[in-house]
Amino acid sequence: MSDQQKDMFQIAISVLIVDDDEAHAQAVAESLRRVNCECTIANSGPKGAELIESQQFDVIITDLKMDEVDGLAILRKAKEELPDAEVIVLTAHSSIPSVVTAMQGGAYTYLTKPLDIQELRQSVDKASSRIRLIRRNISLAKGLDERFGFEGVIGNSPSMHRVIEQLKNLAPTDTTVLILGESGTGKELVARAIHQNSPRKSKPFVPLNISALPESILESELFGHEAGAFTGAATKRVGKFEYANGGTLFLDEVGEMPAETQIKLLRVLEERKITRLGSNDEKSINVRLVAATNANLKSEMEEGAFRGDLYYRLSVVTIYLPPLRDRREDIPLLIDHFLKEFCKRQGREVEGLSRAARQALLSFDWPGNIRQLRNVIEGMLALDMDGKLDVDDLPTELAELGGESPDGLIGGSGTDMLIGRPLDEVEKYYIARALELTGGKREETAVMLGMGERTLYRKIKEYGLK
Ligand SMILES: Nc1ncnc2c1ncn2[C@@H]1O[C@H](COP(=O)(O)OP(=O)(O)OP(=O)(O)O)[C@@H](O)[C@H]1O
Repeated sequence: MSDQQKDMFQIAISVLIVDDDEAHAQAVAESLRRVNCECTIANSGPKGAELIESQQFDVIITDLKMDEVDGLAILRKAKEELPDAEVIVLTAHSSIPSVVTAMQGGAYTYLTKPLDIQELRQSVDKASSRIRLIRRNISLAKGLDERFGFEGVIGNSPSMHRVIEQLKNLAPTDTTVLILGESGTGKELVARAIHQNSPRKSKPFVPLNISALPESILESELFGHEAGAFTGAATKRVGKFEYANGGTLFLDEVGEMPAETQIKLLRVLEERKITRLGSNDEKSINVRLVAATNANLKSEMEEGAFRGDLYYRLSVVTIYLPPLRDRREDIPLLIDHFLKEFCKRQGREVEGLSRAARQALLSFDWPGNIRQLRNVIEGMLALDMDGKLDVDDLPTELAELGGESPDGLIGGSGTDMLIGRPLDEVEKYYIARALELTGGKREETAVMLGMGERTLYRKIKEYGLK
């Protein structure tokens, strides 16, 4: 059996067999069931047409010559109702004109009776290869998401597991969500993932960054305006709330919203109606709001800079995205994710990262969070000449962290004080420092230091470290 045929065992294919010769249909079904096909039999044309209307099939095998509804009618029906399915026609003679008509009508291939079982299996195998590929990709992507993330939100740290759990529960609802986190921690990515997993996903996701807009333009961006509503408003404009109707509006940097606009936004959220600037007509809107901020909105509210009533409306559910330095376990996963992304985009292949470069990426503090890590990986690939990403491809502030001195110690400022000290003191210093950086996570510390976990454990005990 060919590799392709073995593949049929892994991803089941649903096949409809339309044939008024009952014994023949059974024989076809039996030989395909042995290669993991799920077979349904229709012993007449009308029954076949009815099944095509009501069920999903990947491949349809139909006899050409049948009373009432013949094979050509089944082919037409299949092309209308199940355009992704492939149709194989069976005929007693390959030369008859209806075979030509069937091929012109979009049949995948034809087989002559009596059937050769190998040929039948091969034809079904080929006809279903596209659909199996799509399924395999979907299940791979799903598997990856389930293990390490949710809709492109990658993370394997306990804090990201909590975030992903939260996302899975709240995405399908209509709840307003407030996402908190430093710049570059993935707030917009998370907002998109919420939208993508909600019943609104076929409607627009509309992002608006409040801080990027001067106060005078913000309200017209949000609510729209009529022609002549203010100087410069020559034509009418539809606002983001209207654009997002049926979908999700993502308001980034919501903490920057001026007080006047805050009142208007609150009213819209309460009444679910908007009025374009310069108009008296109210329009009903159905929008899910997701807001984000890197400010401490709660303390802004307590200080009176942000309205309390609006704060409580926005923060029905709050998601906190921790900075990358507090979830270093996610760094290796993110590195691999971005390497794959950029290699694919740039049509490149790289051997991977050297240990020293990886150590530098693991020890850096990432003030710009995941966006900065992503940019660094992109930059490293752009700089790289030899297909191996090493410290020479790192930006300067990181190269210092990865530069190995002759005795293998991590270089960088502050290390000179260790020169002349006994080696075990130096080792103790570095283990303590690495533990500090990882927040005491041993697995990650071991990776960072390039030593086995058991060795690390022994040394922690030996040096009396916590
Ligand atoms: N968990 C993650 N997994 C994969 N990619 C991520 C993750 N978090 C962020 N990113 C990527 O990092 C970049 C920055 O993310 P995003 O724009 O969502 O951050 P942000 O918090 O909205 O930033 P800002 O506050 O500056 O608007 C994007 O390219 C995003 O795809």
